Amino acid sequence: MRLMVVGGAGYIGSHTVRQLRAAGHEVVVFDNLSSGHAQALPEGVPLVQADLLDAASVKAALEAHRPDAVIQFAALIEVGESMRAPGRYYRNNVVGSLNLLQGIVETRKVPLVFSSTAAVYGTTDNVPIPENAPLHPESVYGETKLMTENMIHAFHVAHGLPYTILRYFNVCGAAPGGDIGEAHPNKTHLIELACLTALGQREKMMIFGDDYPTPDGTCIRDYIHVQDLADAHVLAVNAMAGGKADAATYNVGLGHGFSVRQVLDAVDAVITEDGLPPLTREIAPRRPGDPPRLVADAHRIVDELGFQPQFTDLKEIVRTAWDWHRKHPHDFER
Ligand SMILES: NC(=O)c1ccc[n+]([C@@H]2O[C@H](COP(=O)([O-])OP(=O)(O)OC[C@H]3O[C@@H](n4cnc5c(N)ncnc54)[C@H](O)[C@@H]3O)[C@@H](O)[C@H]2O)c1
Ligand SMILES: O=c1ccn([C@@H]2O[C@H](COP(=O)(O)OP(=O)(O)O[C@H]3O[C@H](CO)[C@H](O)[C@H](O)[C@H]3O)[C@@H](O)[C@H]2O)c(=O)[nH]1
Repeated sequence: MRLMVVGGAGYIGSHTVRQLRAAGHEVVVFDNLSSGHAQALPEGVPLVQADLLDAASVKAALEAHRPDAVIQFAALIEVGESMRAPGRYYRNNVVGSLNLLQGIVETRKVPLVFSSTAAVYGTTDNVPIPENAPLHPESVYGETKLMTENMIHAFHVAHGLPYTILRYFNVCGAAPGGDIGEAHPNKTHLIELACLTALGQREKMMIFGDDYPTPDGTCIRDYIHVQDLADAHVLAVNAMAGGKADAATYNVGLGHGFSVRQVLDAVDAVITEDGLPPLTREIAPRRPGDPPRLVADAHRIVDELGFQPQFTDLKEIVRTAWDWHRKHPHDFER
C-alpha cells in the first residue's frame, strides 16, 4: 500500500515510517517540521513540508500522492502547555485534523489511523482502563484528542470514512541501534529526563509525589515501547486494507504498569552497567493533574489485531532509550 504519514517526522511517526517500510509499504510523509526532524526519516522517503492548517496544501498532497490510507500523528502534545495556550492547541490539533478529514472525504475517502491518548480518560478508578470507560479529559490537550475522535466518528457516519483510533499509554524507548529516538523540543517525559540526567544535562531527578495510594507511593504508568506502538499501526493499516476493521478504537499499552521508582531503578541498573553512578533523586510535590494509576486494558488489540508487544522488560525498554540518548545527547543536532 501507499501510505501518507502525517506528522511522520516526529518521534512516533518516524519509528512507524520505518516499520511500515519494513512491512513492504510505500510511504510519503506530510510534516511541517515544527517539532519533527527530516533526519529521522529513512533515505528515499518523500517529505511534503507543509502545514495541516493550510487546507489547500493538504488537499493538494492527497491528490498528488494518492495514498491508500492515511496515518495522522501531527499534533502539539504537551499537557501543561495546552493549559497555558489553549487556542494554539485547539487550532493545531482540532482544525488541523478537520482539514485532513475534509481533504480525505473530498479526494479519496481512504482509511485513517489516528493517534489518540490515554489522556482522554482522565482520572479513573476503573484500572486497567477498558476502551469503553467514561471519557473525561482533564486537559486541553486531552480535550483536543477527544474532539478529534468525535469528528472522525461523525465523518465515518456521514461519509463512510473507515478509521482506527489508537489510544496510546506512555510511549517510550527508541529503535534498537539508537539512530532515531525521542527528540521533542521540550523534555517532560520520565525516561527521557532520566537519561538526560545521567548524561549530566540535569542535576537530579525529581520524583513528583511519593504519597500516592500505590505500593511504593509513586505514580504507576503503562510504558509501551515506540517500536511496538509502530507495529500496532502496521497491524491497523493491514486490518483496514483487508476490510477487517472500519470503525475501531484500541488502547495500546502492555496492560501492566510500573511505578516512577521502578522506572528510575531500571535506569540506574542500565547506567551503572555503563560505569555511571546512580541518579540523584529528590522527592518533589505532586505534579498537578497526575492520576495515581494509568494502566491499559489492552485485550482488544491483542484479540482483534493480534498485537504482540516485544518489549515487555522494563530494563530492556530503558536500554533502548539510553542507547539513543547516549549516542545523540543533543537529539539530532549532533
Ligand atoms: N509521545 C507520547 O507519549 C504520546 C502519548 C499519547 C499520544 N501521543 C500522540 O502521538 C502523536 C505523535 O506524538 P510524538 O510524541 O511523535 O510527537 P512529535 O512532536 O515528535 O511528532 C508530531 C509531529 O507532527 C508534526 N506537526 C505538528 N503539527 C503539525 C501541523 N499543523 N502540520 C504538519 N505537521 C505537524 C511535528 O512537526 C512532528 O513531526 C501525537 O498526536 C500525540 O498527541 C503521543
Ligand atoms: O521528572 C519527572 C517526570 C515525570 N515524573 C512522573 O513520571 C510519571 C510519568 O510522567 P510522564 O511525563 O513521562 O508521562 P505522563 O504520564 O504525564 O504523560 C503521558 O500521558 C499524558 C496523558 O496523561 C500524555 O499523553 C503524555 O504525552 C504521555 O507521555 C508521572 O507520574 C510523573 O509525575 C516524575 O516523577 N518526574
